[in-house]
Amino acid sequence: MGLLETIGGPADLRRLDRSQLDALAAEIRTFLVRSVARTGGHLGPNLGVVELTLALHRVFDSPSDVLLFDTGHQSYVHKLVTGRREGFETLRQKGGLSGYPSRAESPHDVIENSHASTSLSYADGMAKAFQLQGRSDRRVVAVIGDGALTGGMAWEAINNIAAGDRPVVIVVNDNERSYAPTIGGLARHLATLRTTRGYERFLDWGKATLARTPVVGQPIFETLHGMKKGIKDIVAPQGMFEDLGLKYVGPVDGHDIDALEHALRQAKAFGGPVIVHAITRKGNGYQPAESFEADLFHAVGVIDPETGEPLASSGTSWTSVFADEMVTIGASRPDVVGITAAMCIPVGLDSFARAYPGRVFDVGIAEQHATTSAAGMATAGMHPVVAVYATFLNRAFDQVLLDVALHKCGVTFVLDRAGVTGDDGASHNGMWDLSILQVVPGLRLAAPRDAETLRQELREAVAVDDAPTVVRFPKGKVPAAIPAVGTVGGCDVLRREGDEDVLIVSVGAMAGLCLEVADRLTAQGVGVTVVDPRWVKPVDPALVPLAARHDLVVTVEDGVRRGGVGGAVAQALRDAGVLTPLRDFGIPEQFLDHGKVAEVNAEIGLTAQEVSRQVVEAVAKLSASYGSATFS
Ligand SMILES: Cc1ncc(C[n+]2csc(CCOP(=O)(O)OP(=O)(O)O)c2C)c(N)n1
Ligand SMILES: CC(=O)[C@@H](O)[C@H](O)COP(=O)(O)O
Ligand SMILES: [Mg+2]
Repeated sequence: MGLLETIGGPADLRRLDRSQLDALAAEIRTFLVRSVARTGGHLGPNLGVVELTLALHRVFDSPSDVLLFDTGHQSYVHKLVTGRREGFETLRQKGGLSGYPSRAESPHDVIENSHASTSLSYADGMAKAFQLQGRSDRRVVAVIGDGALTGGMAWEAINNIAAGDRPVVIVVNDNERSYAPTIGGLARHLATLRTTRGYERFLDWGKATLARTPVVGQPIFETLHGMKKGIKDIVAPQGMFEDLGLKYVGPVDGHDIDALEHALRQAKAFGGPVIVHAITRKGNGYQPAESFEADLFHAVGVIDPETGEPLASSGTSWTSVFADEMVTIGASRPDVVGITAAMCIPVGLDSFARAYPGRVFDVGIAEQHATTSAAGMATAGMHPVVAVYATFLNRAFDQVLLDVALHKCGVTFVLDRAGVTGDDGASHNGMWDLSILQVVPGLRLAAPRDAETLRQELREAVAVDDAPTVVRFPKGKVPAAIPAVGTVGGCDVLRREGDEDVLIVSVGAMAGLCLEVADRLTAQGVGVTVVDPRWVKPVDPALVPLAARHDLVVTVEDGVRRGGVGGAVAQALRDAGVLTPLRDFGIPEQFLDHGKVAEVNAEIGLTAQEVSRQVVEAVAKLSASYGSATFS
């Protein structure tokens, strides 16, 4: 039996000696590679926090002391040592362990939200609560990556934490990157701290060691000391964090458990707000990750554990179609630039960046800044394309509304991972954009159904220079082409069969499902028209008379029903006095647990079978209530 099998909880860690801890760390790395290779997940980030997590659980007493993991993608080791080694093979599987902390799984887990930069605000809030409750014995420890530290919320929190005297321990997990190397002044400052503070520690060592050999040692030490003084004067006399009022501990080798425990105990004993600066390496200990320069295996699918090679099927992704079309557009539109929030490759802007150096801006994990800086660029004559995952635009709603749309800025937002994304759980589903963006005056929203409509609608979007435009598409492989058989207004007609009984309004990637529903309906003698509006906001006026000619309107969207496209079409019909009944299908107003996309869609009834069943039921009710004149 290995050591990992003997760890039922953090207390078991505290009885291990250094050699056992090193052995345990090695076992955990082997376990993670084997398990995540089968399930997929955030292998690189978790390989980087093995020693850090062990040290945290030895120094602090979770769950009385609260351990918060920012973004939460690096919490696998935490799960392994808090009683979840057994069952870890169910990671990110439906009904199995979440890939992020989960309160339902363990009292050791707090932040379930996978959106970055939230942990320090939680920490500030919890520390204030503990102080009010007289629980000065409870420490709050937030582990935040250097990438997440580029998010604005983190600095709002630091400003508050530094203003108080509460025992908040901020552990900066500094591996110098998000997916790619972390950008900006903060990254530069962390690098300076790594250098000078590390240098200082070296000199302290030198003072102790060399001073014991005065004849040779002293002159060497004097030389080094002179160098240090020089360096110290060049860079900040003390770190930014200390200037803000936080005690700074570090930098500490994030893979040396003794050093980590020493630093964490210092921080714990301090009793006030303190930063521990841990230097780690993403992918540490697994050569395929360490050598995969693009993102050090930040997030992998199913891979060969020996080689790290992906075992998942190939095929053209929505992202790659976007990436290629951007390069085409960029050639004739020198005003078009790309903006990414630390996800240049995942969102498909890397090809554009290579083709047009200097025209892609990585702003860090800072979607709000991405949006308003895009408004600035548009105001100054550029056409920015802000490429983010759909769910991450949620946090920039105010910026879209009042920095972009209010000023009629020509900014294009490309939302990848729209709809159910599955593996990453509730906070990653791109299910809210179709609803929250409905209320943005002047904003135009397109939902392509295949590669060709993505290319067309992207070109149409970047041609708009007086309003925000949005193009949104799902995760994964783009479907085979879905040709139109005609057009009505701006809508593509995808199917027209039999009488005008049911009009199906298909939103974006729901086209395949809608055509399958049409097949099922026509097989039962129900006449069906399927249209794809392409641009779903504003509602295409041609839909109104078309709806008036049908006996039932059905809308299908991969977004939350409340306030979605279905609601907007229903409102347009009401406003026009068209009384055709409408049934809207979409994602329920719920947080959806992780699972494969098909499993989640089946669970929420977003399948051809379920939609058909409900439509046939509605048709039967209408026929019964209006007599057979309907649906003749
Ligand atoms: C608001 C938001 N934007 C983007 C992401 C996508 N994302 C997940 S992890 C990650 C990089 C995080 O870097 P860091 O905080 O340094 O953690 P590391 O992976 O290096 O441990 C990003 C950009 C996110 N989770 N949340
Ligand atoms: C944690 C995070 O936000 C990202 O790493 C996300 O998990 C990546 O999602 P994809 O795998 O869909 O690119
Ligand atoms: Mg990082």
